Amino acid sequence: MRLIAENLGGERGGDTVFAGIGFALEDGQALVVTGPNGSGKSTLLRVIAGLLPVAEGSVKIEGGGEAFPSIASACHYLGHQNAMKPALSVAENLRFWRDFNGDGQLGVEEALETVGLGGIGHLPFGYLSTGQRRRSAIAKLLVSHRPLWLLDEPTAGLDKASEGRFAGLMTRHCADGGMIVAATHLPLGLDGAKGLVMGELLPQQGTAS
Ligand SMILES: Nc1ncnc2c1ncn2[C@@H]1O[C@H](COP(=O)(O)OP(=O)(O)OP(=O)(O)O)[C@@H](O)[C@H]1O
Repeated sequence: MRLIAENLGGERGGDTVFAGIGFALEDGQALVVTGPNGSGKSTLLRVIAGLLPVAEGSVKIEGGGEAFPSIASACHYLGHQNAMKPALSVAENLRFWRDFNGDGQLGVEEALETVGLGGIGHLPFGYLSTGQRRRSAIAKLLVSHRPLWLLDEPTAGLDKASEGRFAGLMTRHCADGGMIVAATHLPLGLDGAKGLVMGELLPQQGTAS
């Protein structure tokens, strides 16, 4: 499977945020997207996920077969918001996402143990600390199998041990043939990842619409 972006452009509020982005990821590869605040990292991830329209160029999956014919069907999108209901328990949230996205390698309890949250599945998500919320959102990646992980500042709010644990999960995902596009201000511990630096278009913002 390949994720291919060609001459990709994205807009926000009618203004060009980025343009001319090109990359190709193969099975097992990761792309780390960096750049200053406002340079368009989150916009790029949302365009790839299909949550925002492509302004120019293209981004597509090739070789996904019947199981993953499109990026939407092939990806997990982990945004700044954790996309979990505060009033539902952590386990109920994860069961919802597993039912919505399909089964994965791990059950809900196993996934929670893998992110260091074993035994707290019964608690309302809204009771959790910031780092615990992020870790339970990361567990969503494990309860359903999606080959492409789109991660927006995935380690924001995590302690050192959790950062290390998540680096191991990302490395294993790639070793199993998965792909990752991650926007970050922090080192992610993804050895051998490709890099993309956003921001060159900042001075031109607003001139393209
Ligand atoms: N809904 C919106 N309408 C108009 N402009 C927006 C909207 N959302 C974001 N923007 C603008 O788009 C630009 C890119 O924002 P984006 O969130 O993609 O940047 P980022 O690189 O992810 O930043 P950060 O490092 O702060 O997370 C910014 O100038 C931002 O103000």
